[in-house]
Amino acid sequence: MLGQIARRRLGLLLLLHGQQRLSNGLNGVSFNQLLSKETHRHTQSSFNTSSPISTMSLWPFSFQPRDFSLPNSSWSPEMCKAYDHYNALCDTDTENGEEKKRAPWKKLPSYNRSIKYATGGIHLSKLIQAKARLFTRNVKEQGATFEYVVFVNKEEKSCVCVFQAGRLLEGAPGHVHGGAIATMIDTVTGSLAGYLSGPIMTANLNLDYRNPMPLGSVVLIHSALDRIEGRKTFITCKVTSTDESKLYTEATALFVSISVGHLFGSRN
Ligand SMILES: CCCCCCCC/C=C\CCCCCCCC(=O)SCCNC(=O)CCNC(=O)[C@H](O)C(C)(C)COP(=O)(O)OP(=O)(O)OC[C@H]1O[C@@H](n2cnc3c(N)ncnc32)[C@H](O)[C@@H]1OP(=O)(O)O
Repeated sequence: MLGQIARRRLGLLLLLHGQQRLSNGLNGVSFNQLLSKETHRHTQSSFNTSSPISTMSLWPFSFQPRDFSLPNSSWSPEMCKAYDHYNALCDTDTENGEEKKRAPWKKLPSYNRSIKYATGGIHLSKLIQAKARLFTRNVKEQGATFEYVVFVNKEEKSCVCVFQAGRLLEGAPGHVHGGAIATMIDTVTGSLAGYLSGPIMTANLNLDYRNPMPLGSVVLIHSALDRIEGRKTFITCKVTSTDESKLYTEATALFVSISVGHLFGSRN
């Protein structure tokens, strides 16, 4: 079971890195070798952005990409406090009687494009477009748009995103645009669905906006697995204030598992 979860997680990490080599073969590197390298790399501190040289020979990326979900000077005290709260729950060995247990929380890294850092492969070369950028990470000015970090709880099959909405996300005067909120909900629920089910695309997203969200707000986006039915992964979502007293938005989302070929026009 844990192995299965770890492999699913690796599937998402490969997607997050835009790594499509599972379908192409891994250039002689076994899946388990890759898994152990990846597991090792992501058990390092969230603040440690350097990667051991020994992992780089097998890791198919040219260098360590920047993780955009680490604290920066635009983060408000409220954002930092929420980050610190969830970060403290990550990856610490907790004493449980005589046994040591790994914490169920994990911070997901976040990059500004899908595949820049991958090298080689026919499919990859088709996908590598110099100007492509991930929508939520495409503005250079820190704090102007989407500042966020996602923490996954693998045991509860849920995640929490801490999101600070920047000044360029205005919709109604002084408030966050509904499309920006939808973007974040798609991103967070999609991250969880991908973590649990591997390669997916959004098929359906339903939103209820309950209260206007002031620009500059820091909110929590809580997502949880509802159910998996065959290729369909159903996720529920709630956006609240950091003290959870105010409900901003509720959502449900359906993600459908796809083959990598789906992104290249084939429907197998
Ligand atoms: C690999 C990409 C993952 C992204 C990660 C990259 C890394 C980035 C890093 C960080 C971000 C983190 C995450 C971001 C997440 C955001 C993801 C998006 O926003 S994706 C863009 C918007 N979505 C589309 O453009 C889909 C367009 N639609 C399609 O391609 C197809 O319609 C698709 C794949 C959804 C389904 O097509 P079929 O041919 O494969 O499968 P059929 O047979 O139609 O459906 C399968 C089942 O699903 C149900 N279904 C399909 N669509 C439905 C719908 N709209 N409502 C209800 N049911 C639906 C069907 O009834 C069927 O159910 P029955 O198996 O018969 O029970």
